[in-house]
Amino acid sequence: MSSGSIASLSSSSRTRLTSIASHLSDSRPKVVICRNLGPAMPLLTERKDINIVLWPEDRGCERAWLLENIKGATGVLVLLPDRVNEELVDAAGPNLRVVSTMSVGYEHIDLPLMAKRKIRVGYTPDVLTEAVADVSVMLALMAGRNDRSFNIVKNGEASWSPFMFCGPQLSATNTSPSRTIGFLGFGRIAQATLARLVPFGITHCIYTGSPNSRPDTARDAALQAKYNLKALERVDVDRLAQESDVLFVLTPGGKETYHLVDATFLRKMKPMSVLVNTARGSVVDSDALATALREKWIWGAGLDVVEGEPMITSDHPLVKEPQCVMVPHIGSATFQTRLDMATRAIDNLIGGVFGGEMPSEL
Ligand SMILES: O=CC(=O)O
Repeated sequence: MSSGSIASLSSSSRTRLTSIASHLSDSRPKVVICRNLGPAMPLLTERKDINIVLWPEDRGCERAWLLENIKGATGVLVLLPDRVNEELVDAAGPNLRVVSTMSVGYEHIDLPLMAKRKIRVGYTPDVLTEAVADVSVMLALMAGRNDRSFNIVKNGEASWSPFMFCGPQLSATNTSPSRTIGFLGFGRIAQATLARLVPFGITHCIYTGSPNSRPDTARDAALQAKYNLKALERVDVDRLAQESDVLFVLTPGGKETYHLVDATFLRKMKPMSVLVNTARGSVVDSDALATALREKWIWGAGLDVVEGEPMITSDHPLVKEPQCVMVPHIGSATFQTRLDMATRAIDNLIGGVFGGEMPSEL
């Protein structure tokens, strides 16, 4: 095409053509980054050996943009909303060697497909364990009060009476013995949450493990001794529902755990119990939870995640429940943790692109 005919094109077509031309002439591996990673970006932009294509806006990456720009890429760095499936992998073509997600969860990635196509997958475990455990405890404490009490001062409507906004107590005292803490899923974040609860006088803990995992009696004995627990027991889902005073949902999302906490489960819980979800919205049936709160099957809920997030509107059944505390998926939202996650995701990406070591490979 002559320069005259290029000049006659619209400016968006010119930009696109220029970008296509520069990619064609660039022999460096192309990497697509689905979100600006802020202070971690120099780890990418200061490298001379990669050709970076970055989603230019500060909002979730549009699918159409991703499908167009992933063509010929060697690596892609994604976030939870970016589905990595056959459509994406086909759009990328045969060069794709690595998918790196800036998350510990990976249910948005079709792992069997990745294995079939020999595409390596990186994720970010460990670095967010402590931050998410912090928020798990925060939500357990908040859900034991009343969501309305958290805004009333700023709304200029504060009032007080002896039993107003009261709820069940987390700490053990002389008059209130240890409550039983339950974990649906007993991985790194659950264990870090348990560690934080020991100073609250918690001595009884039950949990369910993944059906495919074997009981780890040596680990449990070590934890029981370390935290001076009277009980630490792996139980079935029914017992977990029936016996937990505070139940933490800390299991991965995906088909196997979809709506594990449903109406049947919630019906079995104690009326003064509290449910905390800092894992995945899909594990808890939102409608059933709203009914459980409304009909007082359980006392309260603290949610960092909810089905359908982030598009939760003010008419959502859980938003309307005064015993439901909701925060917008901020479990890992500390500067340090998010920087560590972004750094790990970049290191995984670069390792995979150049066929080297990936610090956290699935
Ligand atoms: O939810 C957060 C994550 O998976 O990192």
